[in-house]
Amino acid sequence: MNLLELDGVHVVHRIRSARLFGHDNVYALTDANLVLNAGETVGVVGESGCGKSTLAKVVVGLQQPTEGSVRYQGDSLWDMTSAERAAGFGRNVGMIFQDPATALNRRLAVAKIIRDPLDVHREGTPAQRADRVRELMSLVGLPESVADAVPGQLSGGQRQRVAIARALALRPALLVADEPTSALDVSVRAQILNLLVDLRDRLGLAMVFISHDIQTVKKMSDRIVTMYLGRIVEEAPAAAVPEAAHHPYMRALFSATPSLLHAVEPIVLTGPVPSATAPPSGCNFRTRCWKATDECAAELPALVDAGGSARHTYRCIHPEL
Ligand SMILES: Nc1ncnc2c1ncn2[C@@H]1O[C@H](COP(=O)(O)OP(=O)(O)OP(=O)(O)O)[C@@H](O)[C@H]1O
Repeated sequence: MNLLELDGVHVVHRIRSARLFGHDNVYALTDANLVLNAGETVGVVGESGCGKSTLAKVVVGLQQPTEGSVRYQGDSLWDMTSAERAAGFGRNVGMIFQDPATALNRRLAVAKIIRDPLDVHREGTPAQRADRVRELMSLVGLPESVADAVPGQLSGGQRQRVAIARALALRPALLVADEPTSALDVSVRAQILNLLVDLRDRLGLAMVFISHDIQTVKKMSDRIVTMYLGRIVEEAPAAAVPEAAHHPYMRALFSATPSLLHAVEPIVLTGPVPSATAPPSGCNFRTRCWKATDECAAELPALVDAGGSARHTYRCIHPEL
């Protein structure tokens, strides 16, 4: 059984219109399908505003889909009561946010922050919780001396270690990391990434890893999901990209990564990303695609299975081959 399965998930936000009256729909996530197995890492890439964080929030149950289903170990998340969701699913997923400075309560001591999920879920006795906090601090490389410090007294890297310890407190099976290093100094990014990889491998975690850093996503992931304007346009085995990426957008995104330049011809995208309130018809990338034809505007390209043993699908009628 799959650990997690998203089936036809849409998230639409209703916002006040820039016009004098009325509302607009923001199509943050459109028809997302995703399968995650135990121990597997799926990387998510795409430009700012393409729906990566929305996808992450759906995966951890922080965002209810407008349409579609999210199943955890076969059970539909949004058919459960909120208490069932918190007790069953809630303890099995952990999330790490981009900026630990805002994700952690500034007034609480480190030990209390890490213990909080254990308190909420009434895990063990107070002594057992204190032991678990010490264990978690050691797991993420935090010295015991910072147990009584508040986040403001820590470095950015240490704060992210606190966030990781808190996310792991309930021994989740799945960790979602949304740009976990982009708010950190370049000098500590590698340390935090290495820690995440080490913990993932040691604890056998499944992971959804979101980053603008394509080279890192390629290194960390089994599969890579590329998003454009709320849609997953391609899902490919990490080892096969960029060479075997079929969707022009995925090719373009990867071709802009200097360390991968030898692998594909550089492609420069022109024109603005259309608004998420009025995505283009058919293939929503067509307004920036150098291969677009009238056909691309007519209807959404069908999902194509690229073949091979690993899961590899894309939506394009003029794929790069
Ligand atoms: N609560 C909300 N209300 C209205 N619109 C929203 C809301 N949350 C997200 N959006 C919109 O949905 C779209 C997807 O946003 P999302 O944050 O998921 O993108 P992202 O790829 O994570 O971007 P970034 O890389 O900048 O974090 C964007 O157009 C965003 O403005």
